[in-house]
Amino acid sequence: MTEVLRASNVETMYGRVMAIRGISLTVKEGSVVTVMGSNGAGKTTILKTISGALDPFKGQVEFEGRDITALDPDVIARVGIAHSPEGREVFSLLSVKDNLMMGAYCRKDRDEVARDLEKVLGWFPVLRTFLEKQAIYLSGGQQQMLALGRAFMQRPRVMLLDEPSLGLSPLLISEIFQIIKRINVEEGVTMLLVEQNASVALPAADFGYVLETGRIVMEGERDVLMKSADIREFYLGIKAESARGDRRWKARKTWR
Ligand SMILES: Nc1ncnc2c1ncn2[C@@H]1O[C@H](COP(=O)(O)OP(=O)(O)OP(=O)(O)O)[C@@H](O)[C@H]1O
Repeated sequence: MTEVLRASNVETMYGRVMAIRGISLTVKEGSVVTVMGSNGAGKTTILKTISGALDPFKGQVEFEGRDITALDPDVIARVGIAHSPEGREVFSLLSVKDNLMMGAYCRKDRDEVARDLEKVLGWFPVLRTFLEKQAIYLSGGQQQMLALGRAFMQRPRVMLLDEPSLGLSPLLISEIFQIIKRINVEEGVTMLLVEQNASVALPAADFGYVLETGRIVMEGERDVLMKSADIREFYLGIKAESARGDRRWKARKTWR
């Protein structure tokens, strides 16, 4: 698999606060890569730095071998990267249909756009019932579907997904992750998915990174990470039987 996205030694600051510190990651074409980390670890900052919403203080972002570091967000969108933001960030006063069409604003292939709209409404039938209604009337889960659908309408090569599971019920999370996997497999869209919820993100991914206070502290293929005792205990919540007894978890972490 060829590499489609690469971040090398990226550091991004908010004023004097360094939110991510020397982040390097690669995403292979056709894969789903997840960055897992707790609240405030820097997940959103990584995605915003890739999509051009934030300029890094240091480091480089490459898309298909082209340096896209600190280009304007609309240029990065046009090269083929779509950002589905956290908190859904839909245009609440626009209709559901207009929100979806905003995703396709720089496309000229009208017939394909119409077909893609049908595809999105097929994946998320509930959106069809609200098509002409303002997005403000959607529930959190429906807004998340709309944000994903809007990102797909851009017909990107890579989708950046910011916590699609946030605030959703287990049933909705499972529905949304099934669609994410379909977009990946059936539409060939590469995914970079950041999540606090490792138990949904890791099984859906091919490769994972663990982020702690702005640094990557662990990385590996999904199956390797799923077997890691630390990942199982601290991210997947599966408690291992320990002959050493209940020592404090920080003392037993092995990824630092
Ligand atoms: N606009 C901002 N100004 C100052 N500091 C910020 C700003 N946005 C984020 N930060 C800080 O940068 C760090 C990383 O934040 P970021 O939002 O990337 O984390 P996250 O892993 O996405 O967290 P969450 O899961 O809560 O969204 C945090 O310490 C946060 O407080």
